[in-house]
This record gives sequence, C-alpha cells and structure tokens, in this order.
Amino acid sequence: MILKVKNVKNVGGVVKAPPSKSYTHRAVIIASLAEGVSKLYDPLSSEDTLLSVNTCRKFGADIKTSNFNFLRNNPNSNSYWEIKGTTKLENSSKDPIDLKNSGTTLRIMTSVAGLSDNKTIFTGDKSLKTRPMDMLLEALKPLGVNAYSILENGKPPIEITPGFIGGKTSIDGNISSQFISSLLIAGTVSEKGIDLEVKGDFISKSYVAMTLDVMDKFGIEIETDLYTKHENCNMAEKKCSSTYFSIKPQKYIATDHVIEGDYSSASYLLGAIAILGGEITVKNLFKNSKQGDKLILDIIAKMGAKIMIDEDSVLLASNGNLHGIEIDLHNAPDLLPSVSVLGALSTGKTIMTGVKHARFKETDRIAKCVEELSKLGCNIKENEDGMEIIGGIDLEKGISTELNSHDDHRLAMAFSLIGLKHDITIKDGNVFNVSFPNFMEAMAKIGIELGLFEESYSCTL
Ligand SMILES: O=C(O)C1=C[C@@H](OP(=O)(O)O)[C@@H](O)[C@H](O)C1
Ligand SMILES: C=C(OP(=O)(O)O)C(=O)O
Repeated sequence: MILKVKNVKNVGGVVKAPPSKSYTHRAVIIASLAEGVSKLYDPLSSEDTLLSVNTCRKFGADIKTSNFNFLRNNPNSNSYWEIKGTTKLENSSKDPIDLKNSGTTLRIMTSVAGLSDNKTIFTGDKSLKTRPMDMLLEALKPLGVNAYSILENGKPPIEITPGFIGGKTSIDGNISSQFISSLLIAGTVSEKGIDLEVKGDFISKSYVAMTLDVMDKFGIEIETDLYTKHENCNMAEKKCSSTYFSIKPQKYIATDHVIEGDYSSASYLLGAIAILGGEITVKNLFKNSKQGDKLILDIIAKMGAKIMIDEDSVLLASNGNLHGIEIDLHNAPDLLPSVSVLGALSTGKTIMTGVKHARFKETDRIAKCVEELSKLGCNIKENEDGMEIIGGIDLEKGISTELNSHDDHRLAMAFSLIGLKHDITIKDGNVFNVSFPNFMEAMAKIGIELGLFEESYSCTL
C-alpha cells in the first residue's frame, strides 16, 4: 500500500502518545515469569507486543488481553491485561515459533526458553532472520544453555536446548542491549542467579535501565554500576571499562503496572509539528522517563522549536523553521529515521554519530535513510556510525518522489513527515502496526490526514 499525506488543516491540539512498546514487552514477559496475577494498565497492543503475549502463552502464562483504543480509553477499570505467570515453563509448541518482526521478543525469549523443560525453535520474517544473535548464544553457554543458529550464520532460526542454571558470563555491549536485557531477565529466576560483565562500548544503555526499572517493580534487587559509570567510553583511545550486574536467585512478584507513553512513537507526532509550525501537547510522556528516545525533546529544541515539559506531558511550539544540528544517537538508535527527516527539512548541516548499531534493526537504517533521502535530491554522506546531511531535500535535483519503507515501520512513519512539505509517496507504507497501530488516527488528531492507496500497476505492453 502507498502511504501519503492527503490533507493538512487545523494543525495542533492535544494528542496522547501510545504506550511504550519496550515497556510493554518487558512487563508482559516478566509478569509471565512471576508467581501470581499481574494487571498491566494501558499496554501497547501492537503486532510486536502481541508476539510477546502469544509466545509467553506458549510457555505456560495465562494472559487475558482486552482490545481498547489508547486514544479513546484512559487507563480505567477495564483497560488492562491480566497475566497469571508461571515458574514452571514448558514450550507447548511442537513447531518453530514464528516471531515475525519482533527483535525484542526474539532476544529476550531466547534466554527465557533456556529455562523451560523442553526444546524451542524461534524463527521470524525475512527481516528478523538478519538480526545478529551469536553474541547472546555464546554468552548463554557458560550459564548452561546450549543454543545455536540452525543455518550456522549467527542468525535466526535459533534452536534452544534447556539447562539455564545461571552463574557467571560476559558479553560485548556494542551490538545490542537486548542481549543484556535478555540475560538479566531470565538469569534472575535461574538456580544460581547471574553475574554479568558487559565489556567495552555499551550501546542503547537506556533500554537496560528500562529493564532494571521493570524488574525493580516486580520485586528484584540488583547490584550494578550501570548508573555510576561515565556515560560514553573513550572510543578514541578504545578505552571502555566494563559494566557489571549481579543478581542473586530471586522470584518475580506479581504486581499491577501502568505502561508509560512511547517517546520513539511520539517523535513522529512532535516532528510533524516542528516541521509544519504550530503548537501541540502530547500527553502520556513522562518527564522522568528512562527512555533514551526522550532525547527527541533536546533535538527538536536545538533545531529551533520551543519545548515545555510537564510531569506527564510535553508542549511543543514551532515556527516551522528548523536548522541542522550535530547529535550522538549512541543511546537512542530508533530516533535515526526521525532525525534524518528533520535534518533533511532543515537549513544547514545535520550530523548523526555513534549509531552504527542502527544498521542491525528491521533494516540497515543508516544505508536505507541515505538511499531514500538521496532520491529526493538530498546531499547526504553515509558514515560507518551515522550520516551527514549537508543539503536538504531538493526535488529539482532528485530522481524520484516515491520512497520505499523497505517494510521498516520507523522508516514509513518518519518518511511520512516529508509529505508535509513535499508531494511524495511511500511504497509499502502500511507497516506501522508493528509499533503504532493508531498512527494515522493520532496524526489526524493533530490536523494531518494520511491516506493509504493500492499500488496502481501500469502494465507496459
Ligand atoms: O530493548 C528494547 O526494547 C529495544 C532496544 C533497542 O535495540 P538495541 O539494544 O539492539 O539497540 C531498540 O532499537 C529496539 O527498538 C528496542
Ligand atoms: C528495532 C526495533 O524493535 P525490535 O528490535 O524489537 O525489532 C524498533 O522498534 O525500531
């Protein structure tokens, strides 16, 4: 389906950010490992999070979901999921479990599957089969888990043989923080607990902070120097001291938990008004959030808009004139598509650094953003760990006005913002259900009407 901007009028107003995908994954999986019944209020019901729900059901959790629209329902007596966890995991699926497009479910559940009584095979869609897994599989071995890549390419499909007894292990932190979240979540309920050393450059650290946040809410005590270490290591001198985590064997305690709003998804709503000019209030964004993508507030402010942060909402005011900035996305890789579009619609240069790991997502997001923005006449330079946008969109110099999402939800939503200033279309644009099913409804609330159209195939005889 082709996604494009249909109409823009009465721009602005108030909109609620959707619940956090990352927090929903964590709460579902940890509640499924807890003794007792937990209630998750205002969870994100999206393709990816429902994969975590269905996979946890396969391992024995009893999960009752309720379909409600986060834009219309406030967290109230009936908008929650009820999760009865289990401490005795058994994979009831005789076939490989298809995790489609969800890297978070794949990584975290690979360690959890090591706790079960029987073998598991995880597979996924074409994109998921490109996601690196070898470092996690290596780190699991000293903990008693024999897991391997069936095609021996370090990627899914993955077969996991149980035996997770826990103990001491280490892993490099430069590819994915999901490996670390996975080891910590599962290691907690293993016989010996876990002592984990994360070596070298530790990217996307904020997601591990979110993991520890949810583990704390479910009663777990953790010793770590994550919060006391210097933010980024000295990459120039290649000096990065390790980060340590020590968790004694413990049991998760069922609890009720409210899922906060998603800053990654909010970046499209905030970015739209920053580009167009106007004023919006985005609710459900928490001032003290641990999400790394809260960085979008600093980015948009540095580019020239006004940002006011309240306890649980953000007010943005913009005149639509943005200028380029330099930004390190080391801790917020999912903002790369949004920031590349903001940079392409700004005056001056925008430089993104520190985000080589954005190459290991649904797509190689550095390469694809460069490829697609170049089509629109952007003067853009690809670097190993980011990109430089030297000159913005200039359709006169461009070769096409049809962009391609490459089936990546974040590319589709970020590229849709270009349609606020230029007449462009996005092929395979209907992929936002992975993380933001109500994306079009939320954009309509702030005056931006998006449309989805069948691709018209012209037959040439
Ligand atoms: O743990 C998580 O919820 C996530 C971690 C990040 O991945 P990396 O840690 O691989 O950067 C991020 O890109 C992904 O969207 C969600
Ligand atoms: C990469 C992402 O998620 P996952 O790792 O769960 O596929 C994302 O949401 O951008």
